[in-house]
Amino acid sequence: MGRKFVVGGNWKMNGTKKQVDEILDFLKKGPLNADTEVIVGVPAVYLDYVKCNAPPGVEVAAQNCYKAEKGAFTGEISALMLKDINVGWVILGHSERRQIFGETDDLIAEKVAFALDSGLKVIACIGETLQEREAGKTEEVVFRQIQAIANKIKDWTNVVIAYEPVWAIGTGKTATPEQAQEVHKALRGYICEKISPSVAESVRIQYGGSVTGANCKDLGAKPDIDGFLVGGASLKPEFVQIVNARQ
Ligand SMILES: O=C(CO)COP(=O)(O)O
Repeated sequence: MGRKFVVGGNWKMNGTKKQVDEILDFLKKGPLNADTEVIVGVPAVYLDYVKCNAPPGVEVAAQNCYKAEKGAFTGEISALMLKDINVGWVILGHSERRQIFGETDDLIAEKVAFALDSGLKVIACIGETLQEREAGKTEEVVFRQIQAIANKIKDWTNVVIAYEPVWAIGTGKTATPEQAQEVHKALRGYICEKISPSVAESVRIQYGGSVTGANCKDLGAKPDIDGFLVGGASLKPEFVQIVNARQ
């Protein structure tokens, strides 16, 4: 299996300059497994600072960007601006963007397509709510979310998918390795059938939702889990352990 393990830290709307420096300190201290790709998702105001001060090998992602180059979109940032400060990645479609800010499957797919066309790499997030899971709709929901993106893009080389069940985000309620593996495997099956077998083989699917130093090894041992997208624990030194989950 040739997929490189990829661990992202999504800081969300957290951090002061002091905290950012503390995070950079533990990233510098590491040691971080050189076989794992590490990406930190930073609030927009700190992107330039973190880009300039992150240790070698730690890549930087924005947590959102709009689907236009520039213009009258007050409060938004563009892919071009991210490129301008050498930020290479963007997280799109996070469940908090979907739920709190009303982003739809279609808007997210347009953003993914625009970011890729602009030369950014994308972590595209999908995942079901508790209500959807309890109604037996997990696969239906994540397939729909993936298909919306597939309708708008052709090349998946620069896309990482993050499966983040909404009920596991920030709740301390992690999906079991078996639950996560089941969805990751189903996603790969769907991609194989509806997109292509080679994309199914090569695309990396991260798990996100209450990943910690304590549970990362068991999750990371599953064959279809290619890394993590970490919220709360990415603000703490424990993040180093998560980066090193698969040795
Ligand atoms: O939303 C997440 C990462 O994008 C997960 O957040 P937590 O790790 O805090 O549950």
